[in-house]
Amino acid sequence: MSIVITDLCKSFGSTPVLQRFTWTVERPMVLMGRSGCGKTTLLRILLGLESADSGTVTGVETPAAVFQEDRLCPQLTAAANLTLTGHGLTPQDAERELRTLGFTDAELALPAARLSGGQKRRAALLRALLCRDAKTLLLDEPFTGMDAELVEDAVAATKRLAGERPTILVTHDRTAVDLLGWPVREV
Ligand SMILES: Nc1ncnc2c1ncn2[C@@H]1O[C@H](COP(=O)(O)OP(=O)(O)OP(=O)(O)O)[C@@H](O)[C@H]1O
Repeated sequence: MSIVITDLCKSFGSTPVLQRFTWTVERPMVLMGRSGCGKTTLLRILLGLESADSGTVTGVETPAAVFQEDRLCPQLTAAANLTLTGHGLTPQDAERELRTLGFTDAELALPAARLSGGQKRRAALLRALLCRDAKTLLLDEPFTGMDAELVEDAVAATKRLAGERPTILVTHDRTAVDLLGWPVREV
């Protein structure tokens, strides 16, 4: 199964953002491009959150996403956020994965509302990656707010858990791109 994007066009008012954008994503890939070139807009169209003006998209079945915003349930712990969407994921497994991305006992006990920006981002990334039922992954700037060491751990978790699923990962982080080793598409 692949994500197949054909001749996608999107304008906001008179400003074209995507112009006949065509891309087939058969496995994990990185999407890069200057700020404002339409990367988030593309992912939002793939998720059905925005409509395209023309063109077609197929193959985005049961996606899991890291949105531009973290979208965690603020009153739940990070692990509870993960088990909410990860079918069959035990709280113990969720906590073990969070620990691999640096979560301490104290942080595991906090509601998401009280986590730092980088901690929320790590939880949002693991939530998407641990949706085993998801057939495709759409990850918008998943490493935001992480220092170099954490990016290394987050990249390792991303490679391990994404597997061979068709994945679009948007990032500006060249170090992360080098560590991922995934093919890069420039918009
Ligand atoms: N709902 C909207 N209404 C009007 N303009 C919008 C809307 N959403 C996005 N845009 C514009 O479309 C362009 C592309 O935005 P988008 O967020 O897709 O860029 P991006 O490549 O993800 O940027 P960045 O790398 O900075 O996150 C920008 O100029 C933005 O201002």
